[in-house]
Amino acid sequence: MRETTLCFPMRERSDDGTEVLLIEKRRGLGEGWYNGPGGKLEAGETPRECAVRETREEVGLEVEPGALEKAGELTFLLDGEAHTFCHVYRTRSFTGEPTTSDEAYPEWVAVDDVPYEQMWDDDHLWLPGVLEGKTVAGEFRFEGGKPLDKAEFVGHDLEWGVSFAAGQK
Ligand SMILES: Nc1ncnc2c1[nH]c(=O)n2[C@H]1C[C@H](O)[C@@H](COP(=O)(O)OP(=O)(O)OP(=O)(O)O)O1
Repeated sequence: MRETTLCFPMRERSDDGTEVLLIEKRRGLGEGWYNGPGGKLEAGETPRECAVRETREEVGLEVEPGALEKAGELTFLLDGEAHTFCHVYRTRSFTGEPTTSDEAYPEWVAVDDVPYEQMWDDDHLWLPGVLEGKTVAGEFRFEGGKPLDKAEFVGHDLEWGVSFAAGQK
């Protein structure tokens, strides 16, 4: 099973609204869809280190590992088998300005205007709560064979208010 991360940088707008930094993926799994910066863990890397690296590589923001707030653990199943385990983080503490990379076009989006119709089919089930500050553990079932982003989303289970202990991955 692949171990991956997603990171959602957030900021307050001057008019009191909140924005989240999304990427439009330019290649790989979920190409053409919006998501947070993220990707697969490299050898010897912790999930936090992966989230920091992927955020730097994909959008050019610098985040301290300790500034990442663990918000979710998501398991994606394909045809009954675990395919991807994803650690989800949010943060309001980062430096730099988002820049386009080979992998991603970054875009600040109002949390009320997240384009769920241009995202993975499961995202509208868990991302709104994560952007509200909740924690979640979820299992999402896909069927139809590889690749995962061409398979059909068929079911899910969610548990909110999960405790991710301080210092945990
Ligand atoms: N179903 C669903 N909803 C939301 N997000 C995701 C999924 N499935 C997923 O795989 N993901 C996330 C998890 C990861 O952050 C990305 C895909 O990562 P990865 O396959 O590593 O992306 P690539 O761009 O191909 O590879 P890297 O080189 O960036 O590691 O989507």
